Amino acid sequence: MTDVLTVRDLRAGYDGGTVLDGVDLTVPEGGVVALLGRNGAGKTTLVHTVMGLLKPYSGSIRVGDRDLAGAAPHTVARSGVAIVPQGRRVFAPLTVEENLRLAAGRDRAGRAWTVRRVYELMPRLAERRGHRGDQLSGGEQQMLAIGRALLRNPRLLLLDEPSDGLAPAVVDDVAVLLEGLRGEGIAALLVEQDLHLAFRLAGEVAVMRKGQIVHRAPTSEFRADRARAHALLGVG
Ligand SMILES: Nc1ncnc2c1ncn2[C@@H]1O[C@H](COP(=O)(O)OP(=O)(O)OP(=O)(O)O)[C@@H](O)[C@H]1O
Repeated sequence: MTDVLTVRDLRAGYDGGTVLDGVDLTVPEGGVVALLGRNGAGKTTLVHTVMGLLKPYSGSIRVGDRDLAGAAPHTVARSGVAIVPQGRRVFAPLTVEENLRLAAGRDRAGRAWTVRRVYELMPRLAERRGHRGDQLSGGEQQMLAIGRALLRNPRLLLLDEPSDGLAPAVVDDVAVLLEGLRGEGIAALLVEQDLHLAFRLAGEVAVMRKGQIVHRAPTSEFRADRARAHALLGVG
């Protein structure tokens, strides 16, 4: 299978300090890889570096056949990468409809995702189309953030802790939504502390520690190896 994302020997950090210390990671076309690791391991830093929000010191980031290390976020976006940021970051003063229209730009013919299709996938958003971003529940904001990302028609989604701050029943709604995207051919790199959610959605697991990927396994294998999960993540 070909890889949509190939990261090689990536080094990055803040103000000359090192956070990513030689990251090697691939995400297969259409596959979901869960990026696990303790707080401070560098997961968000990796996602931001792939998106072009942080310039790497060295290394390569390939999306398809384009090398995007150091490219600006709009260039990365145009190559088919979309981010659902931690904390959701929807535009609070704008309505659901305005948030979606802004992300869609001009609906061009032949695009897989349109505002209408996002509403079909998430009827709750359609009901709330006139509500402002800050009038939505946490789960609705998360759905809006996912809808905005889909409107970029991505081949790779970067999801940074989609369960963060959501009640368990709402996490389940988000899981059902993301499961519904299987078969759309969208690959995902999923940063997630909620192991149940990560295991449910991802075919493979990659574990980050001190700025490096220290373990990679199919989800079924990782789940079965509780001793290793405990050693790597501090959970049972
Ligand atoms: N904007 C920033 N400026 C300086 N240092 C930062 C910045 N963002 C993160 N760091 C530092 O980089 C390291 C990695 O943080 P990062 O957020 O990437 O980890 P993480 O694995 O995503 O953790 P978490 O699960 O807590 O979000 C931490 O030591 C953090 O303090």
